[in-house]
Amino acid sequence: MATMRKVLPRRLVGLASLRAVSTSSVGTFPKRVKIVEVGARDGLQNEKNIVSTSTKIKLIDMLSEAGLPVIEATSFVSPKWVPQMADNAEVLKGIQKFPGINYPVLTPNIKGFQAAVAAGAKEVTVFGAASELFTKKNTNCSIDESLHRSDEILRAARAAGVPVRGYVSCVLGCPYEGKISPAKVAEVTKKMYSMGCYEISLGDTIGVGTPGIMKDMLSAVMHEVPVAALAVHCHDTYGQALANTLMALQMGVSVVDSSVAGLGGCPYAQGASGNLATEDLVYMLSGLGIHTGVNLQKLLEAGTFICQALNRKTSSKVAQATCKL
Ligand SMILES: CC(C)(COP(=O)([O-])OP(=O)([O-])OC[C@H]1O[C@@H](n2cnc3c(N)ncnc32)[C@H](O)[C@@H]1OP(=O)([O-])[O-])[C@@H](O)C(=O)NCCC(=O)NCCSC(=O)C[C@@](C)(O)CC(=O)[O-]
Repeated sequence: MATMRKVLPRRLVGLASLRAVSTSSVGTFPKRVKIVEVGARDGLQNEKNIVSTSTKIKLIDMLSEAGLPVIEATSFVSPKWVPQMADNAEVLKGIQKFPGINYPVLTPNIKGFQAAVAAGAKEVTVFGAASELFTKKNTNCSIDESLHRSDEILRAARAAGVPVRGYVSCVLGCPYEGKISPAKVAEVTKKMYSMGCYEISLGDTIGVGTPGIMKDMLSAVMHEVPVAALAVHCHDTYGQALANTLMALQMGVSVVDSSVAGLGGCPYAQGASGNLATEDLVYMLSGLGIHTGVNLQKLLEAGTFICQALNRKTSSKVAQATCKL
């Protein structure tokens, strides 16, 4: 019943979450977690209506104010494929660059890499998948060809002194192929790591995974790639993102992607919905006593801003709970 619902005032959010649980009772976790905020890219690439450049810039500036250490700013992909990211250079040039914060951008090929660097990118991200059909739908090529494109970017990036992050999509399931074997995920991740990606984010692109599947997949990948070089990127389509992330943390992963207000989805992954909401991730980590450096209050304000701009409801449970005052 609505009247019985316990609502936490926003100013109490931090304290309440710190009281929530003692870490000693739930296992071993990293002391510190790096959050990679992907809302401005993963979130806004999927919006039906084109979001204005000034709104994107304001969102990223608010996320910087909230203390997110990494904010994926945009993507330098083909505007014919993803028109929502066509203003990539304007966004990257327009945002305030806070000292100590990285603003990586997605690059699918050498053309995108060159455009990104020309616009001032100091870090880029390459992306591939553990599914042939998804790779074809998303980037119009095979897995091998996609790795070849990434390798070309990595060589150019090395020469230019630009660090490269990687994504492997469909690690817990594919909208076109269904089940994906952990061995295939491990194979593609190992190749990206060997090519020089300093960190590889494992994406449950359509949010179908459950913690047991996450555990099996990570076990296979961790045989090939050090856990310190792995991140997880969970979509919340089936409400499993926080549970899957918790499993990854228990296995030693200390880098987690998430999206303010739970924005997100991939235009080339049918059924993909939003990412794990950053607000919910920060709340959980805070409750576990894990340091993130993120100011939850300011993060909530960024979430409110973008939801008002998009005229949509937040998918963050924490934002929903604290907004009901
Ligand atoms: C890879 C391509 C370009 C191949 O697309 P294509 O059509 O095969 O490429 P092409 O080389 O034939 O080029 C076609 C046109 O695009 C132009 N072009 C070519 N490259 C670029 C570029 N970089 N920037 C700007 N323009 C570009 C190129 O110049 C040409 O222009 P035209 O001659 O027709 O005027 C295309 O498939 C593409 O852009 N795909 C990106 C799709 C995408 O962004 N998907 C979402 C990101 S992945 C994701 O969300 C998952 C993730 C990362 O979040 C993790 C998870 O959840 O799992």
